[in-house]
Amino acid sequence: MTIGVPKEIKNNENRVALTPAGVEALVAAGHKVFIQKTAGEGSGFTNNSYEKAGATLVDTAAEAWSNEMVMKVKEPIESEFQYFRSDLILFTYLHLAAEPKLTDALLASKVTAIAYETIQLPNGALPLLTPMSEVAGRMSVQVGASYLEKPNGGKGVLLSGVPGVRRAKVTIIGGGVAGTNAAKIAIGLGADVTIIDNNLDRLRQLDDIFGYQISTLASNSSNIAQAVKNSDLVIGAVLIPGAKSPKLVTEAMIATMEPGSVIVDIAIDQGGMFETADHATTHDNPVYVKHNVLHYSVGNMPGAVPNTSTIALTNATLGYALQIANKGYYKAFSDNPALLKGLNTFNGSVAYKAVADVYKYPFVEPVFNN
Ligand SMILES: NC(=O)C1=CN([C@@H]2O[C@H](COP(=O)(O)OP(=O)(O)OC[C@H]3O[C@@H](n4cnc5c(N)ncnc54)[C@H](O)[C@@H]3O)[C@@H](O)[C@H]2O)C=CC1
Ligand SMILES: CC(=O)C(=O)O
Repeated sequence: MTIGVPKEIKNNENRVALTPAGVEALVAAGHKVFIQKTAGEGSGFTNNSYEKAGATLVDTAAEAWSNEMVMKVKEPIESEFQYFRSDLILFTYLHLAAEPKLTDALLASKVTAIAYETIQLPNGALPLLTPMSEVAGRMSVQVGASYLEKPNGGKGVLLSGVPGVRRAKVTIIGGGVAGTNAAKIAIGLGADVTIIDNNLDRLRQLDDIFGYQISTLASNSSNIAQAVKNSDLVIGAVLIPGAKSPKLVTEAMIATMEPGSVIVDIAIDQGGMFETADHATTHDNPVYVKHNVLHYSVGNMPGAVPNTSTIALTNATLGYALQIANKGYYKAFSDNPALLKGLNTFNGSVAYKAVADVYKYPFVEPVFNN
């Protein structure tokens, strides 16, 4: 199979879909990989390192997009829709529940679009979302701590406090991968951490992992309202796979927070879970203020640490890319139900139920028999 890797063009997106090591594995399996020149530079990978790994460098995005499968990091933006075609396999993050124009463009051009974030193992794990949720979860506390500083607009609170002065209160809503990684860092920095989740078994696991270093609360609007009101930093990390995030934190709740408090809406890529965080921001201009509360809602947080993120992403995607390239998508889907869960659009139809439900489009269940 021929595989193209265009340079990412979203604001401050410095990740790339394959490391040179990933290229080497695909080339060793007999595939041809075409990397757009400088695509890896932001992540610390030179053109030369890709050539050494066996890739062919191409000058333009159009050349990278002209291959049988295109691997990307971020969901395509409008200027990339021109490259869609019916015989294209697109393998990337898509977040279609929050991307109506992209959904329509993929359907109109009949692209076989496989979303990293909805590939799902039988135990419910999302193996291609996990590494970026680990990164975003860890980053959320770093950025939250930074925006709590007075020169950055915050209330001037140090997460750990000092002897004689209270620690900052950090509430994490959604105790999955991103939430757990946020908790690790927040605990490490000495904050007073509460995790809210609607899955009581998950809260039991978190209690076993962190013991008395955290408080846990069942997710309901009364607990969320109380915790939000008393928090210095609130991190949103809820997910219902493929679906739009539920707006669990209302504007009225945000209005009860002290001025200079901070929210970090990690879940913004699925539409966001704070009523007041109504749009994704960029690394150029990551924060805005509503009700005197700083809102950080960057949709590609891992793009700020591209070296770490690109390696972590390729670690997770490569095995699936090899399955698609070695077998062709039909056999790869029929052999691996986890990969099939990643299929979001196929032959002009929505192939993922939660996405079809958002837009009230017909859901056509994909069937690939051996
Ligand atoms: N902004 C960014 O750059 C990035 C965003 N993300 C996003 O972060 C979000 C979280 O991802 P993961 O941690 O991997 O998901 P996950 O599936 O591991 O965890 C989600 C958690 O939310 C909980 N949950 C669901 N409904 C809830 C409710 N009503 N109340 C409380 N908890 C509820 C689930 O029980 C689960 O524990 C996703 O939207 C993901 O796309 C991930 C990486 C980067
Ligand atoms: C998960 C995702 O969309 C990202 O890492 O940017």
